[in-house]
Amino acid sequence: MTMSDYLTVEQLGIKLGGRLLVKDISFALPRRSLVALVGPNGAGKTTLLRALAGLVPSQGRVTIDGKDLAGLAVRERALRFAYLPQGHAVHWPLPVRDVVALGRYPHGATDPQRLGPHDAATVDRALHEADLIALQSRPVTELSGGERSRVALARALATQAPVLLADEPIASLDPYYQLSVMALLRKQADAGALVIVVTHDLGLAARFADRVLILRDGRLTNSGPPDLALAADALAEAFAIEAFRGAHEGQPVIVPWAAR
Ligand SMILES: Nc1ncnc2c1ncn2[C@@H]1O[C@H](COP(=O)(O)OP(=O)(O)OP(=O)(O)O)[C@@H](O)[C@H]1O
Repeated sequence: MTMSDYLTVEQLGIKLGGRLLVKDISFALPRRSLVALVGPNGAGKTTLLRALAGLVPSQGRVTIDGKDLAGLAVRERALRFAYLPQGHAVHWPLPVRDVVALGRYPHGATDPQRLGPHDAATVDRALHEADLIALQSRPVTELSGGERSRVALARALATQAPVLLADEPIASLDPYYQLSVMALLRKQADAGALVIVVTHDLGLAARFADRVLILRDGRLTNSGPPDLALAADALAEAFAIEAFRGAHEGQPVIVPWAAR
């Protein structure tokens, strides 16, 4: 751990339904960074993110900005962690803008219809960043899956939390929006956030992340810059795949090629 680390996790364990799903995980991450959390299906990525958001109980210690997470009130947590769940669904026909305004809830803006000027401006910015201005009055239930994913992202952005936990935010997006959303997450990181993004897209992880964490069977097996963490032997061990590796514009290119 260094002075610049903002989120620290020490010997984290998560037991649910009598099973130890996440085991003895430790890491320390600074702000101003984009971290890709990857690993096979069922490895525990969502469970780990949910524990960081305080949504499932865990053993071990998590600190944020030097404060023990366990000692933080729910609202304090909600101000520090924006959580974008996997397959986020809203079942009520609320206008897109109102759903995004829910991101201001931890700041005390409990009525999306009566936002103060700062909250309204923040919601506008999040709508703009997620390319939703044209859709802002539409009922969210009438949007496509990809459009709804962007609404969920905008809601998380509207919280303006220092840590953004995003669970597969690009899974249902077309290539244009996959790249746009990863670039937007990169921009959040460059502006000072710690962004942890769960993804199965190793190519985009390599292209955009500062650091990659590989989770396998509930354990952290690799952690480091993308070209090292996603080295050929790591991909073989964690995913049982071979990948094409190259470089473009000075960045690593990884294309999963064959199941072994
Ligand atoms: N509430 C729960 N009770 C018991 N087991 C659970 C619970 N939630 C998840 N699991 C199990 O924990 C394991 C890890 O699940 P998790 O959703 O964290 O994996 P993941 O790495 O996000 O997978 P995927 O890539 O498929 O989304 C799975 O075997 C899952 O069945």
